[in-house]
Amino acid sequence: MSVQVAVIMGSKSDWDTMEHACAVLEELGLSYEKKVVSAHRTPDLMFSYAEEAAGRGIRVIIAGAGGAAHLPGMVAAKTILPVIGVPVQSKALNGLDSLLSIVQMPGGIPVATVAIGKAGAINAGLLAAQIIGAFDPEVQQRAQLRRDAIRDEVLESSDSL
Ligand SMILES: Nc1c(C(=O)O)ncn1[C@@H]1O[C@H](COP(=O)(O)O)[C@@H](O)[C@H]1O
Repeated sequence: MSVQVAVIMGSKSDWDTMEHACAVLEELGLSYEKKVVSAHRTPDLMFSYAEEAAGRGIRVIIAGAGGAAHLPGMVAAKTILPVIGVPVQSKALNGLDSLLSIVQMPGGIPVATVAIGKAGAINAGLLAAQIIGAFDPEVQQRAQLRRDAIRDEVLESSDSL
């Protein structure tokens, strides 16, 4: 199966967060690749990666970065694929810097920004699955089953109060 989702991150140090997006993709049976790509440190790679992604058959890009988190927005500027931005929790400012760097895109170049950190990374994986699932009933069904399981867990937790 060709790669459906690209999970990229500004540094290997983002992996503790981004692994949660990958875990969801695995759980839902989506093929993905993971890679360190940085708008700041490897700008030429970032440009070529973003430019070539659609032609390689990738459907969605999940991009995580922390601090001056320009990676998601710059990748979005160079591809027509949907880009989901994950703000990695930074040490100095707890990820507020990452969030604001990713979420405030200028009109015309969207990045779907999720919450800071692990919960955001999980939602990024789910959102990627739901985007692909809109055109793939099997993926949609798996995403629905996962959601049903969450609902059941909440109902059980309420019963056991
Ligand atoms: N925000 C970016 C970009 C980018 O936006 O291109 N490249 C690296 N970084 C971020 O720098 C932080 C510290 O990186 P190091 O741990 O490597 O010093 C990471 O959270 C990374 O995402």
